[in-house]
Amino acid sequence: MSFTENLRHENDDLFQKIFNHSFVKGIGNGDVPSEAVKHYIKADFEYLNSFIKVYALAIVKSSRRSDFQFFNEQISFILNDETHPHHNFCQYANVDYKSLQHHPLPPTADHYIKHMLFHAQNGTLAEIYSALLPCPWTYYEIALNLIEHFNINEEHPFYEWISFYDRDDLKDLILNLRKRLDSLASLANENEKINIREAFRKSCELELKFWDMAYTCENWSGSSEVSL
Ligand SMILES: Cc1ncc(C[n+]2csc(CCO)c2C)c(N)n1
Repeated sequence: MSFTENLRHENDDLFQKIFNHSFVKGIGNGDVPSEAVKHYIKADFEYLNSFIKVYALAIVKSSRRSDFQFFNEQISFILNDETHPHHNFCQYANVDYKSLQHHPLPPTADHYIKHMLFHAQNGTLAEIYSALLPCPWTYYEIALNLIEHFNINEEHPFYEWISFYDRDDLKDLILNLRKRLDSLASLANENEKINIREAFRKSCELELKFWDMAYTCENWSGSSEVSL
């Protein structure tokens, strides 16, 4: 078993919890409370902004042109393509996208992005790859799972969201990330490997909690719009 196959295997409990989460099943049923969808977009817009910064920090830690190119492509992907699933959610919730932008991150999204920035700033390149891999990996498998268990056709309210994540270039992205992480992990010592595995598991856990945060409209207890 490769290093990343093993990561997927040892975190299968969290992947299954994600597939069974009420928000994710609601996407399959075409029925998610609009407030939860809006809460998700508000947090995800800012999450993606921070994700771009993680890629930028990964460039600083890289020394190969192929790594520069890869992270550069991913920044463009987030800026230009990751807006499509948000538009699908906005259409469903009947809300203007602009009104959901530039809101402070709720606690879980704040935790998730600080976890990624921690590894981006303090960790090795392998740790960064590992912290960011669950993001595309869980979404790709969510899409596969929904297609397998629900009747998804062009009339489905989340057809665009699901089709966006069930795409070959996302599968290629995951394979690329895995190949690079497998190769970096083969050079890592045992202590580094522990950090890499921990970064991956925490990101899986925070992916699960991100769905929960949206579904329960989680917020800071003092105010819903704390200025941070
Ligand atoms: C919380 C959260 N996790 C994953 C994604 C999906 N996603 C975000 S960036 C990206 C491409 C990575 O280069 C993918 C697949 C999301 N939108 N929000």
